[in-house]
Amino acid sequence: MIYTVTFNPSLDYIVNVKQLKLGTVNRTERELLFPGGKGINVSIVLNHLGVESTALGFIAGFTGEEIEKRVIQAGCKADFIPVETGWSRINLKIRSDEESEINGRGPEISGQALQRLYEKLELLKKDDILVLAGSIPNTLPDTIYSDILKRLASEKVKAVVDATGELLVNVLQFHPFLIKPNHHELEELFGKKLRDKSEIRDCALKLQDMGAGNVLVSMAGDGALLAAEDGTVYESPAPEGKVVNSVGAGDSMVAGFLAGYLEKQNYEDAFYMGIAAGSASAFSEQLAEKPEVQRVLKSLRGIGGKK
Ligand SMILES: Nc1ncnc2c1ncn2[C@@H]1O[C@H](COP(=O)(O)OP(=O)(O)O)[C@@H](O)[C@H]1O
Ligand SMILES: O=P(O)(O)OC[C@H]1O[C@](O)(COP(=O)(O)O)[C@@H](O)[C@@H]1O
Repeated sequence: MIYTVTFNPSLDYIVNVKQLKLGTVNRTERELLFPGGKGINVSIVLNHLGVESTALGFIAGFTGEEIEKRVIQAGCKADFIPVETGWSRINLKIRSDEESEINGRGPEISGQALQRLYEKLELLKKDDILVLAGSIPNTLPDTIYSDILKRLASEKVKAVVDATGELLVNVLQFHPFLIKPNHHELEELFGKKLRDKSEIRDCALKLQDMGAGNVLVSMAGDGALLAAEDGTVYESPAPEGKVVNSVGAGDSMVAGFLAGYLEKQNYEDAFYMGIAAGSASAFSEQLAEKPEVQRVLKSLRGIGGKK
Protein backbone atom coordinates (compact mmCIF):
# COMPACT_ATOMS: atom_id res chain seq x y z
CA MET A 1 0.00 0.00 0.00
CA ILE A 2 1.13 3.55 -0.68
CA TYR A 3 0.54 6.28 1.91
CA THR A 4 1.16 9.91 1.06
CA VAL A 5 1.58 12.47 3.82
CA THR A 6 0.90 16.15 3.17
CA PHE A 7 1.67 18.20 6.26
CA ASN A 8 0.57 21.32 4.47
CA PRO A 9 -2.33 20.73 2.04
CA SER A 10 -3.60 23.65 -0.01
CA LEU A 11 -6.27 24.94 -2.27
CA ASP A 12 -4.37 26.03 -5.35
CA TYR A 13 -5.98 29.18 -6.74
CA ILE A 14 -4.61 29.56 -10.26
CA VAL A 15 -5.27 32.87 -11.99
CA ASN A 16 -4.44 34.20 -15.43
CA VAL A 17 -3.54 37.88 -15.45
CA LYS A 18 -2.69 39.54 -18.75
CA GLN A 19 0.21 41.70 -17.61
CA LEU A 20 0.81 41.54 -13.90
CA LYS A 21 1.66 44.95 -12.48
CA LEU A 22 2.76 45.29 -8.87
CA GLY A 23 1.39 48.17 -6.84
CA THR A 24 -1.93 48.41 -8.67
CA VAL A 25 -5.23 46.50 -9.09
CA ASN A 26 -4.91 43.57 -11.47
CA ARG A 27 -7.95 41.71 -12.83
CA THR A 28 -7.95 38.04 -13.72
CA GLU A 29 -8.94 36.67 -17.10
CA ARG A 30 -9.53 33.20 -15.71
CA GLU A 31 -9.52 31.38 -12.36
CA LEU A 32 -9.18 27.73 -11.39
CA LEU A 33 -9.29 26.05 -8.01
CA PHE A 34 -7.73 22.66 -7.28
CA PRO A 35 -6.86 20.71 -4.16
CA GLY A 36 -3.09 20.71 -3.80
CA GLY A 37 -0.07 20.03 -1.71
CA LYS A 38 2.56 17.60 -2.85
CA GLY A 39 1.39 14.34 -1.25
CA ILE A 40 -2.19 14.99 -2.31
CA ASN A 41 -1.14 15.54 -5.93
CA VAL A 42 0.87 12.31 -5.82
CA SER A 43 -2.22 10.44 -4.56
CA ILE A 44 -4.44 11.94 -7.27
CA VAL A 45 -2.05 11.04 -10.10
CA LEU A 46 -1.47 7.56 -8.68
CA ASN A 47 -5.22 7.11 -8.71
CA HIS A 48 -5.36 8.28 -12.34
CA LEU A 49 -2.74 5.65 -13.14
CA GLY A 50 -4.74 2.92 -11.41
CA VAL A 51 -2.59 2.67 -8.27
CA GLU A 52 -4.32 2.83 -4.92
CA SER A 53 -3.01 5.03 -2.12
CA THR A 54 -4.23 6.70 1.06
CA ALA A 55 -3.74 10.44 1.45
CA LEU A 56 -2.78 11.35 5.02
CA GLY A 57 -2.03 14.79 6.42
CA PHE A 58 -3.46 17.69 8.36
CA ILE A 59 -6.38 19.89 7.40
CA ALA A 60 -7.95 22.89 9.12
CA GLY A 61 -10.97 25.15 8.78
CA PHE A 62 -13.28 25.61 5.79
CA THR A 63 -10.44 25.33 3.30
CA GLY A 64 -9.42 22.04 4.88
CA GLU A 65 -12.98 20.72 4.48
CA GLU A 66 -12.98 21.75 0.81
CA ILE A 67 -9.62 20.06 0.21
CA GLU A 68 -10.86 16.83 1.76
CA LYS A 69 -14.08 16.94 -0.26
CA ARG A 70 -12.21 17.45 -3.52
CA VAL A 71 -9.63 14.74 -2.79
CA ILE A 72 -12.44 12.25 -2.18
CA GLN A 73 -14.27 13.49 -5.31
CA ALA A 74 -11.06 12.79 -7.23
CA GLY A 75 -11.48 9.15 -6.20
CA CYS A 76 -8.73 8.97 -3.58
CA LYS A 77 -8.84 7.42 -0.14
CA ALA A 78 -8.34 10.19 2.40
CA ASP A 79 -7.61 9.91 6.10
CA PHE A 80 -6.77 13.47 7.12
CA ILE A 81 -6.34 14.65 10.69
CA PRO A 82 -8.24 17.85 11.52
CA VAL A 83 -6.35 20.49 13.47
CA GLU A 84 -8.21 23.04 15.54
CA THR A 85 -6.49 26.33 14.82
CA GLY A 86 -6.44 28.36 11.62
CA TRP A 87 -7.21 27.09 8.14
CA SER A 88 -5.45 25.17 5.43
CA ARG A 89 -3.64 27.53 3.10
CA ILE A 90 -4.74 28.92 -0.25
CA ASN A 91 -1.73 28.99 -2.56
CA LEU A 92 -1.87 31.62 -5.24
CA LYS A 93 -0.42 30.75 -8.65
CA ILE A 94 -0.28 33.72 -11.00
CA ARG A 95 0.06 33.05 -14.71
CA SER A 96 1.15 36.13 -16.57
CA ASP A 97 4.21 36.78 -18.75
CA GLU A 98 5.98 34.72 -16.12
CA GLU A 99 4.60 32.24 -13.56
CA SER A 100 4.71 33.40 -9.93
CA GLU A 101 3.53 31.58 -6.82
CA ILE A 102 2.69 32.64 -3.29
CA ASN A 103 2.51 29.59 -1.03
CA GLY A 104 1.14 30.00 2.50
CA ARG A 105 2.68 28.85 5.77
CA GLY A 106 -0.18 26.64 6.84
CA PRO A 107 -1.84 26.16 10.21
CA GLU A 108 -0.09 25.17 13.39
CA ILE A 109 -0.05 21.43 14.08
CA SER A 110 -0.41 20.51 17.75
CA GLY A 111 1.56 17.78 19.49
CA GLN A 112 -1.70 15.86 19.86
CA ALA A 113 -2.42 15.97 16.12
CA LEU A 114 1.14 14.87 15.40
CA GLN A 115 0.66 11.96 17.78
CA ARG A 116 -2.41 10.90 15.79
CA LEU A 117 -0.30 10.83 12.63
CA TYR A 118 2.30 8.66 14.35
CA GLU A 119 -0.46 6.25 15.40
CA LYS A 120 -1.61 5.93 11.79
CA LEU A 121 1.95 5.40 10.58
CA GLU A 122 2.47 2.60 13.09
CA LEU A 123 0.20 0.47 10.90
CA LEU A 124 2.67 0.55 7.99
CA LYS A 125 4.32 -2.75 7.10
CA LYS A 126 7.35 -3.99 5.20
CA ASP A 127 7.34 -2.89 1.56
CA ASP A 128 4.60 -0.32 2.07
CA ILE A 129 5.58 2.97 0.43
CA LEU A 130 5.47 6.20 2.42
CA VAL A 131 5.60 9.48 0.50
CA LEU A 132 6.55 12.51 2.62
CA ALA A 133 6.12 15.50 0.39
CA GLY A 134 6.08 19.26 0.58
CA SER A 135 6.73 21.95 3.10
CA ILE A 136 5.87 21.84 6.78
CA PRO A 137 4.30 24.60 8.87
CA ASN A 138 7.11 26.70 10.34
CA THR A 139 6.11 25.76 13.90
CA LEU A 140 7.50 22.25 13.28
CA PRO A 141 11.20 21.37 13.36
CA ASP A 142 12.94 20.43 10.13
CA THR A 143 13.69 17.03 11.65
CA ILE A 144 10.03 16.04 11.39
CA TYR A 145 10.46 13.85 8.29
CA SER A 146 13.61 12.24 9.68
CA ASP A 147 11.85 11.68 13.02
CA ILE A 148 9.14 9.75 11.17
CA LEU A 149 11.65 7.66 9.23
CA LYS A 150 13.60 6.94 12.41
CA ARG A 151 10.47 5.51 14.02
CA LEU A 152 9.74 3.40 10.97
CA ALA A 153 13.33 2.25 10.37
CA SER A 154 12.75 -1.30 11.60
CA GLU A 155 9.63 -1.76 9.42
CA LYS A 156 11.56 -1.64 6.13
CA VAL A 157 9.08 0.77 4.65
CA LYS A 158 10.16 2.34 1.34
CA ALA A 159 10.31 6.10 1.86
CA VAL A 160 9.93 8.72 -0.84
CA VAL A 161 10.81 12.28 0.15
CA ASP A 162 10.10 15.39 -1.90
CA ALA A 163 11.30 18.25 0.24
CA THR A 164 13.89 20.98 0.29
CA GLY A 165 16.83 22.11 2.42
CA GLU A 166 17.45 20.59 5.83
CA LEU A 167 14.11 18.76 5.77
CA LEU A 168 15.57 16.70 2.93
CA VAL A 169 19.17 16.50 4.12
CA ASN A 170 18.07 15.17 7.52
CA VAL A 171 16.33 12.12 6.02
CA LEU A 172 19.29 10.90 3.96
CA GLN A 173 20.77 8.93 6.88
CA PHE A 174 17.60 6.77 6.78
CA HIS A 175 18.22 5.76 3.15
CA PRO A 176 15.03 6.91 1.43
CA PHE A 177 14.12 4.82 -1.61
CA LEU A 178 13.56 7.94 -3.71
CA ILE A 179 14.15 11.67 -3.45
CA LYS A 180 13.15 14.15 -6.15
CA PRO A 181 14.82 17.53 -5.98
CA ASN A 182 14.40 19.86 -8.94
CA HIS A 183 17.57 21.47 -10.29
CA HIS A 184 16.96 24.74 -8.37
CA GLU A 185 16.60 22.82 -5.12
CA LEU A 186 19.80 20.94 -5.96
CA GLU A 187 21.61 24.26 -6.46
CA GLU A 188 20.33 25.48 -3.10
CA LEU A 189 21.42 22.26 -1.39
CA PHE A 190 24.94 22.48 -2.77
CA GLY A 191 25.14 26.27 -2.60
CA LYS A 192 26.30 26.75 -6.18
CA LYS A 193 25.04 27.25 -9.72
CA LEU A 194 24.93 23.98 -11.66
CA ARG A 195 25.87 24.82 -15.20
CA ASP A 196 25.52 21.53 -17.03
CA LYS A 197 24.25 17.95 -16.81
CA SER A 198 27.59 16.61 -15.59
CA GLU A 199 27.49 18.92 -12.55
CA ILE A 200 23.89 17.91 -11.86
CA ARG A 201 24.89 14.27 -12.16
CA ASP A 202 27.77 14.76 -9.69
CA CYS A 203 25.41 16.32 -7.15
CA ALA A 204 22.91 13.48 -7.58
CA LEU A 205 25.71 10.97 -6.95
CA LYS A 206 26.77 12.94 -3.85
CA LEU A 207 23.23 12.67 -2.49
CA GLN A 208 23.51 8.91 -2.99
CA ASP A 209 26.81 8.93 -1.05
CA MET A 210 24.92 10.76 1.70
CA GLY A 211 22.37 7.93 1.85
CA ALA A 212 19.69 8.35 -0.81
CA GLY A 213 18.68 5.34 -2.91
CA ASN A 214 17.29 6.76 -6.16
CA VAL A 215 17.85 10.43 -6.89
CA LEU A 216 15.50 11.81 -9.51
CA VAL A 217 16.41 15.35 -10.55
CA SER A 218 13.71 17.15 -12.49
CA MET A 219 14.67 20.04 -14.73
CA ALA A 220 11.29 21.30 -15.96
CA GLY A 221 11.52 21.85 -19.76
CA ASP A 222 15.09 20.50 -19.76
CA GLY A 223 13.98 16.99 -18.79
CA ALA A 224 15.33 14.85 -15.98
CA LEU A 225 18.17 12.73 -14.66
CA LEU A 226 17.96 9.63 -12.50
CA ALA A 227 20.86 8.31 -10.46
CA ALA A 228 19.40 4.88 -9.82
CA GLU A 229 20.08 2.72 -6.80
CA ASP A 230 21.70 0.06 -9.04
CA GLY A 231 24.46 2.48 -10.13
CA THR A 232 23.02 3.38 -13.54
CA VAL A 233 22.44 7.02 -14.46
CA TYR A 234 19.61 7.78 -16.89
CA GLU A 235 19.09 11.10 -18.62
CA SER A 236 16.31 12.28 -20.86
CA PRO A 237 15.22 15.51 -22.50
CA ALA A 238 11.64 16.61 -21.81
CA PRO A 239 9.02 15.71 -24.38
CA GLU A 240 7.88 18.64 -26.48
CA GLY A 241 4.48 20.11 -25.94
CA LYS A 242 2.62 23.26 -25.00
CA VAL A 243 2.79 23.96 -21.29
CA VAL A 244 -0.68 24.69 -19.98
CA ASN A 245 -0.25 24.34 -16.22
CA SER A 246 3.00 23.18 -14.66
CA VAL A 247 1.70 23.22 -11.07
CA GLY A 248 1.92 19.63 -9.91
CA ALA A 249 4.32 18.48 -12.66
CA GLY A 250 6.92 17.43 -10.09
CA ASP A 251 4.36 15.58 -7.98
CA SER A 252 3.05 13.85 -11.10
CA MET A 253 6.60 12.77 -11.84
CA VAL A 254 6.89 11.14 -8.40
CA ALA A 255 3.56 9.35 -8.95
CA GLY A 256 4.61 8.23 -12.44
CA PHE A 257 7.92 6.91 -11.15
CA LEU A 258 6.18 4.87 -8.44
CA ALA A 259 3.49 3.55 -10.78
CA GLY A 260 6.15 2.59 -13.35
CA TYR A 261 8.33 0.95 -10.73
CA LEU A 262 5.48 -1.04 -9.22
CA GLU A 263 4.35 -2.25 -12.64
CA LYS A 264 7.71 -3.04 -14.25
CA GLN A 265 10.05 -3.43 -11.23
CA ASN A 266 12.89 -1.63 -12.97
CA TYR A 267 14.29 1.88 -12.72
CA GLU A 268 14.46 2.65 -16.42
CA ASP A 269 10.72 2.18 -16.92
CA ALA A 270 10.03 4.02 -13.68
CA PHE A 271 12.17 6.95 -14.89
CA TYR A 272 10.40 7.30 -18.24
CA MET A 273 6.99 6.86 -16.69
CA GLY A 274 7.95 9.66 -14.26
CA ILE A 275 8.91 12.00 -17.09
CA ALA A 276 5.78 11.11 -19.04
CA ALA A 277 3.50 11.79 -16.08
CA GLY A 278 5.30 15.05 -15.22
CA SER A 279 5.13 16.37 -18.77
CA ALA A 280 1.59 15.14 -19.36
CA SER A 281 0.50 17.16 -16.32
CA ALA A 282 2.44 20.21 -17.51
CA PHE A 283 0.66 19.92 -20.87
CA SER A 284 -2.82 19.76 -19.30
CA GLU A 285 -4.91 22.09 -17.22
CA GLN A 286 -5.42 19.52 -14.47
CA LEU A 287 -3.24 16.67 -13.25
CA ALA A 288 -2.76 14.22 -16.10
CA GLU A 289 -4.99 11.21 -16.71
CA LYS A 290 -3.63 7.83 -17.84
CA PRO A 291 -4.30 8.17 -21.61
CA GLU A 292 -2.36 11.46 -21.76
CA VAL A 293 0.52 9.91 -19.80
CA GLN A 294 0.61 6.96 -22.18
CA ARG A 295 0.61 9.27 -25.18
CA VAL A 296 3.57 11.23 -23.83
CA LEU A 297 5.38 8.00 -22.91
CA LYS A 298 5.13 6.86 -26.52
CA SER A 299 6.42 10.21 -27.79
CA LEU A 300 9.54 9.82 -25.61
CA ARG A 301 10.72 7.10 -28.01
CA GLY A 302 10.75 9.71 -30.77
CA ILE A 303 13.22 12.00 -28.96
CA GLY A 304 15.79 9.31 -28.27
CA GLY A 305 14.57 8.76 -24.74
CA LYS A 306 12.92 5.45 -24.05
CA LYS A 307 14.16 2.64 -26.32
N1 LIG B 1 8.06 23.10 -19.72
C1 LIG B 1 8.00 21.76 -19.66
N2 LIG B 1 8.02 21.02 -20.81
C2 LIG B 1 7.98 19.68 -20.77
N3 LIG B 1 7.94 18.98 -19.63
C3 LIG B 1 7.91 19.65 -18.46
C4 LIG B 1 7.92 21.08 -18.41
N4 LIG B 1 7.86 21.46 -17.10
C5 LIG B 1 7.83 20.32 -16.38
N5 LIG B 1 7.87 19.23 -17.18
C6 LIG B 1 7.92 17.81 -16.79
O1 LIG B 1 7.63 17.64 -15.42
C7 LIG B 1 8.79 17.20 -14.71
C8 LIG B 1 8.85 17.89 -13.36
O2 LIG B 1 8.89 19.29 -13.56
P1 LIG B 1 9.70 20.30 -12.63
O3 LIG B 1 9.17 21.65 -12.96
O4 LIG B 1 11.15 20.08 -12.80
O5 LIG B 1 9.28 19.80 -11.17
P2 LIG B 1 8.84 20.66 -9.91
O6 LIG B 1 7.40 20.97 -10.18
O7 LIG B 1 9.04 19.73 -8.76
O8 LIG B 1 9.72 21.88 -9.87
C9 LIG B 1 9.98 17.50 -15.64
O9 LIG B 1 11.08 16.65 -15.42
C10 LIG B 1 9.35 17.27 -17.01
O10 LIG B 1 9.26 15.89 -17.32
O1 LIG C 1 4.44 22.52 0.27
P1 LIG C 1 5.02 23.51 -0.71
O2 LIG C 1 6.48 23.31 -0.94
O3 LIG C 1 4.67 24.92 -0.34
O4 LIG C 1 4.36 23.22 -2.12
C1 LIG C 1 2.98 23.20 -2.26
C2 LIG C 1 2.58 23.49 -3.66
O5 LIG C 1 3.23 22.56 -4.51
C3 LIG C 1 2.28 21.82 -5.27
O6 LIG C 1 2.10 20.58 -4.60
C4 LIG C 1 2.79 21.64 -6.66
O7 LIG C 1 4.10 21.10 -6.61
P2 LIG C 1 4.96 20.79 -7.90
O8 LIG C 1 4.63 21.83 -8.94
O9 LIG C 1 6.38 20.82 -7.41
O10 LIG C 1 4.59 19.42 -8.36
C5 LIG C 1 1.00 22.64 -5.22
O11 LIG C 1 -0.14 21.86 -5.36
C6 LIG C 1 1.10 23.34 -3.88
O12 LIG C 1 0.48 24.59 -3.92
